[in-house]
Amino acid sequence: MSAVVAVFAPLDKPLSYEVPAALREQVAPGVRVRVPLGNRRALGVILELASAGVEGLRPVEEVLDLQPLLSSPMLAFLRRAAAYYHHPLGEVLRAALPAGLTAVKTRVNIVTERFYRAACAVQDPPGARQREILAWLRGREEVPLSEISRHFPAPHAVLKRLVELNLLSVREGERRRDPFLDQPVPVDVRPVLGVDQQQALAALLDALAAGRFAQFLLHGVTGSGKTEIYLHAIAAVLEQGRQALVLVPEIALTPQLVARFRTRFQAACARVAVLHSALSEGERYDAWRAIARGEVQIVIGARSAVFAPLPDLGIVVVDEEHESGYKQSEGWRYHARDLALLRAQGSAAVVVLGSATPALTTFYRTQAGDTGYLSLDARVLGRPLPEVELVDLGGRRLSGALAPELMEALSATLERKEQALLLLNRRGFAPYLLCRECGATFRCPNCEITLTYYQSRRRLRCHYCDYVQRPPERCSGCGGTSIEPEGAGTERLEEELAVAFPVARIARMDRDTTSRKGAHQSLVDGMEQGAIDILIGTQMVAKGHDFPRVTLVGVIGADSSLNFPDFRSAERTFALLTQVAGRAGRGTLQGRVLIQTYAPTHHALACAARHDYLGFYEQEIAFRRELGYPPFGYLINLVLAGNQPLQVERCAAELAEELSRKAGEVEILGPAPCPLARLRGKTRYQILLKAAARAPLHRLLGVVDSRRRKLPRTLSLAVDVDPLDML
Ligand SMILES: Nc1ncnc2c1ncn2[C@@H]1O[C@H](COP(=O)(O)OP(=O)(O)OP(=O)(O)O)[C@@H](O)[C@H]1O
Ligand SMILES: [Zn+2]
Repeated sequence: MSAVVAVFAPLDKPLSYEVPAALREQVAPGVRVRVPLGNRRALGVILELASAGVEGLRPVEEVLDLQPLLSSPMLAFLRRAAAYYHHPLGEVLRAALPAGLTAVKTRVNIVTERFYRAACAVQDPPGARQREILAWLRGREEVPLSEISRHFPAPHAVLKRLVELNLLSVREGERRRDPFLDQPVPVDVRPVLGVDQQQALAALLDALAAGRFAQFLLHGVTGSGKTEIYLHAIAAVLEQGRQALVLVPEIALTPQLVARFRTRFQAACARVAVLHSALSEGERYDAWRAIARGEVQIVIGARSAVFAPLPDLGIVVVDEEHESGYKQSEGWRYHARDLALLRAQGSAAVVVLGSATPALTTFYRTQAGDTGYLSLDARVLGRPLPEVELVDLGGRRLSGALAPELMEALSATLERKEQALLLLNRRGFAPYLLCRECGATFRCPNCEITLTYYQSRRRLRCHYCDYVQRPPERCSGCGGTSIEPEGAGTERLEEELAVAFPVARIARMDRDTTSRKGAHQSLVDGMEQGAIDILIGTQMVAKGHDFPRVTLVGVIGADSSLNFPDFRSAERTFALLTQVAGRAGRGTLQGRVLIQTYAPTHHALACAARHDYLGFYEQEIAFRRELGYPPFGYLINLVLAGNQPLQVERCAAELAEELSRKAGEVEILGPAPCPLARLRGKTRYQILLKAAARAPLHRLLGVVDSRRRKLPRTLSLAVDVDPLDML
């Protein structure tokens, strides 16, 4: 008997091993095995078994699972995913499984503790203290003993009794650090759905009742109540006894959404698992097993949650489907939205892609009829969209970062005791230091990029590799001493505003102020409780927040993202502006948006100001059609990187030449240095493959696969199928 094994290693194909007689009862597709690989040991997953023996195979050494870890639909899904992305299957499986299951070493010891959860029973226990503790637990998810003891001294006897009465369940588990668990659950408001919400929901319910794969775009303007539709559709899925998967671009930035799900489904006793990066290896493993056993009804998580092993997946929601956070940027460069579609096909599930600014490629599919189109074109309760004004900076010199119009609007907002959000998509004090005498800037020694200046800590820092240095006293080029910060980042803006509005309570939200645990949450709380008047931030402030008292949104430097060397820069700018504008006037108060720009006539700005997605789409799609960019063509980007610049350049040239000889209908652009030609000390070259159909591209990648084996060890070659950014 032999087994075909996908080994967790960068190999082009699965390997065959002999199954010794002693292990025959234990092997099955989907179980992990330990096998020899060269002169070491590796783990892998059995894909297939064959009864006929083959001469000369090395033996499987150990079988590690009693039952298959990956069901056959999951295995089929991952095989299709590996083929689509031209990524080694073993590496794909490694990415899909929790880390503790793919390393040869066994996992570390974990501190455990008891967890209590109120059972679904309605009767009350006899004792007053029993009732008190039970009532408290009923308003929460699973709570660890340490937490209960903080609120109720010496609760052990009472807890024990409640467990005996079957009013509580208890389990021994690893100590949780789930930041979402400690949060008090908000009150569940269940608004009556508006007419267009009902229509959209009805289409989803029909598709769910049919029990077949179907995909929908839920295109709803900001504040139109998309989340409410997800909640209703998921309730229907749970009633069918199936499970739901909810993908969000970044879980740490989504506390409000998670809280809404928890509250809504608590009454139904549905278990909601949140997969986030703060989970330890052990916690992730426990969550994974519970999901695989069907004990969890709803999984919420960022892109890697697309691999959560829900056994009977009924619906996948991809919220903010246009977000680039769904694309993995290193290693296996998958896109979670696209994988969600692939996965749903195999599980006869319904996919809902939600956005106020759908990706152009997604919207195009609705026009072609491949994707159902559900639209919510007004805000809930007939609330108006905010008024957007473009502040043309052309030919003007500002004394600070803010134009007088925006300053005035800010003070009016403060006077009315309302809140303002300001977007400046750049952190730090200034994007660079400039020598006034010779014009030199200070660059990272490892990357092709200027160092960001932080005034508060007197440091220069690289945002790509985290290189840090003190700001120089003199210019290394000319010896001059007038070195000054150029341009503004959020830190500088905060300082400027503190001077202009000394009594206002100003806070800043960016990667620097939210890296500490709980910091993002406390900014959200501050906004909700009215403890902050002006919130300044990078694109983080544009994402998903629902702060009803925000009536002014200001955008500073809206054009910077237009200048990126990327055909998607207009699409990104339009989405960012529309999303941030959508944070204004979500409550009962009318909102206003001011956008400072040097390019007021650019369609990304003009259309965002009119809330005109269709207008933007039509202009942009014409441009894509002309140049053969997605959705009219398909791209694969090859990135070669290495420490020796000449070697990288030569290998890139050789590869491009070999590809050109076999190109057929595929257009080959490059090789050229990447826009970030040096990153973390490595020189980078790219070759872009472009074609009107996918098949010839995939055929041509055969060349890359065989070439990859011959590359010198000092070089890496990344294959990026459907690249999103090509920096
Ligand atoms: N039919 C309704 N009637 C009243 N309020 C509603 C209704 N539907 C949703 N809401 C409320 O409106 C607010 C905005 O809804 P929601 O967050 O779902 O919008 P969204 O479309 O997801 O917004 P965005 O894309 O801007 O984040 C929420 O506070 C929600 O509770
Ligand atoms: Zn760097």
